[in-house]
Amino acid sequence: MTAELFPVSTPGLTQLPGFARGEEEALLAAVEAVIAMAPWRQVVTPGGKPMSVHMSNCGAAGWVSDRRGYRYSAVDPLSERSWPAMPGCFARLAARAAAAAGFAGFAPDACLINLYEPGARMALHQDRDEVDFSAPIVSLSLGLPAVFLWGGAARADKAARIELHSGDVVAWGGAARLNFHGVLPLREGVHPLLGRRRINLTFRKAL
Ligand SMILES: O=C(O)CCC(=O)C(=O)O
Ligand SMILES: [Fe+2]
Repeated sequence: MTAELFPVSTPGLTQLPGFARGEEEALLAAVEAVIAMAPWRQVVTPGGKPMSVHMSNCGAAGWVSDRRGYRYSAVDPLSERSWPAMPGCFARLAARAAAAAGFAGFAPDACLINLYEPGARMALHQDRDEVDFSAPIVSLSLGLPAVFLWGGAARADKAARIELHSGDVVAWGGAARLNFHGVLPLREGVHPLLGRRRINLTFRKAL
């Protein structure tokens, strides 16, 4: 299968299929270096339910969730130290992808790293814990394919199903910045580089 290296649009969402293909090994090595400092953890929702996705962060701010709510924190609650710095290859990729999607000058200060194993999912939600919604969200997929749900401004709006493969990037912003989105339960499979895993990097301007 060949990559389609041009943007595809679903209303409000820019898809950049294969945008990071060829960089997956370097990106994965950078993920592993972050995880060595800020290990995967399973957070609980404010309601007390553990999320099926395991998470970590890098950058000036990291997204955290616990009984007190969802928020960004400059420190990793596990280590009580700053999150690992954002690797240069992450920041460069995010800025290049944002520019390709029409959002020039994107400088993310937060990268949420999500780990999905078969069965893990992310329910429909909005990314709304950031201070400023003028910056886009840039989201990179590595490893096993997943079905991304791209909804609308209201939770009940019908969501499009978009299959995301390793190296694909999607970005949204502007009028679609607060659109609902999610990920269906990951199907069983084995990826040549990541094995039974999907890793998603979500780049944001949080502060
Ligand atoms: O894993 C994905 O593709 C989406 C992740 C996401 O929406 C989030 O972390 O807020
Ligand atoms: Fe999200």
